[in-house]
Amino acid sequence: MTTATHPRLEIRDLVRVYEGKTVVDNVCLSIEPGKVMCLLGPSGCGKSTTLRMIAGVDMQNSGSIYVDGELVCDTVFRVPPERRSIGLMFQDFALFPHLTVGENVAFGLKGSGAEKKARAKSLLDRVGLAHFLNEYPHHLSGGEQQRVALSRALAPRPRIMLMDEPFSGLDNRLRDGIRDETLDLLKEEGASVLLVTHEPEEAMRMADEIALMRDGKIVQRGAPYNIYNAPVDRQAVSFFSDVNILRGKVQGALTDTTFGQFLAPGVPDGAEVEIVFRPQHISIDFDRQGKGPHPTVLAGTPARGIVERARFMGSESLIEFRMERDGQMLKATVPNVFMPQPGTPMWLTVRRDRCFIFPS
Ligand SMILES: Nc1ncnc2c1ncn2[C@@H]1O[C@H](COP(=O)(O)OP(=O)(O)OP(=O)(O)O)[C@@H](O)[C@H]1O
Repeated sequence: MTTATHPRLEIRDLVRVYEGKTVVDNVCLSIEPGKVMCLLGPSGCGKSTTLRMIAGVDMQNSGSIYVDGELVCDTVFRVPPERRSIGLMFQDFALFPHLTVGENVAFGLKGSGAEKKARAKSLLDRVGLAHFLNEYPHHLSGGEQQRVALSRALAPRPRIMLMDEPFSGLDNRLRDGIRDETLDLLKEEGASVLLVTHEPEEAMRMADEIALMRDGKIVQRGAPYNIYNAPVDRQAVSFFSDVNILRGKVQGALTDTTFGQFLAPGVPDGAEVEIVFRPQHISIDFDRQGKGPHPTVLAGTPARGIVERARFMGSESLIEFRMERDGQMLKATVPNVFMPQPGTPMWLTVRRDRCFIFPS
């Protein structure tokens, strides 16, 4: 029975094995109506395979898929792809070259010719392409083709949209604008969206919720803010940005580092830990005759490093330091232009509230 309490899409314990290799490993996900979930992970981790099983063009070895609480597919029962109320959009847009833009958008629609034309026209109006109604796809730019593909996928009012790297074929300069427009249209149409991407910024920009995938498994799920600020392990931190890692041994729930002692509660004596932090969470101070800033609770103990290299990156500068105590290299970023000479001694402090401690 369908009730409002069911997620729009739910997949339970989905497994896919190819040639003896488990490429999707007990994946569970659920998406609420009108929400955008981004399935984020490196190339080859099993994202597209998951999408294909939900679309019904590939078959799982075990596990089940539900739409609005109704079983769509398990290992014995299977609703065909065209009856799942799922819209699909891929990286290459896959427009039909021999159909006009209007015919492409109307392609999957039911009803009279006039009704189909009206729906196609209203969507093309919405994306600012109504004047291309009778043109053929090859006359359109990449960005325009993307909007036609989106209109075509949304035309039958699918309950769920599956999008596989839908922006990766686009020019960098266009991409941000098109992402925002796409998100606006998806929200207006009210479809629940599962968007596959390997780009963290894209997931952060588009998602209500991110599901982080690695080696066939979902390793973490949460709002973009939580995934970024409460990562589950070191790989989850480094997937989103450059990181610095300090390594230490725990003694009495404390570990000693270049930046003083860090608490490692619950970690047994002798265990190795990694303290992971992003380059933007290092603060830099000038050396005043061998002295640096005073230690504070938030920033901990300062440590001296020697500038090895400084590079201007556009909106920020990246400075690499060799730490005096142990020779370890650390990266720091600061806004705007800051280009200290190699060999300059400087004092670094780390935002302790932005450090993550994981077992090695
Ligand atoms: N039809 C197939 N036969 C055999 N192996 C496959 C098949 N399809 C995918 N694989 C393998 O399954 C693994 C997951 O592939 P998948 O395309 O799902 O990953 P992905 O995360 O979407 O990566 P990408 O972003 O590169 O497409 C890969 O190792 C791939 O080689």
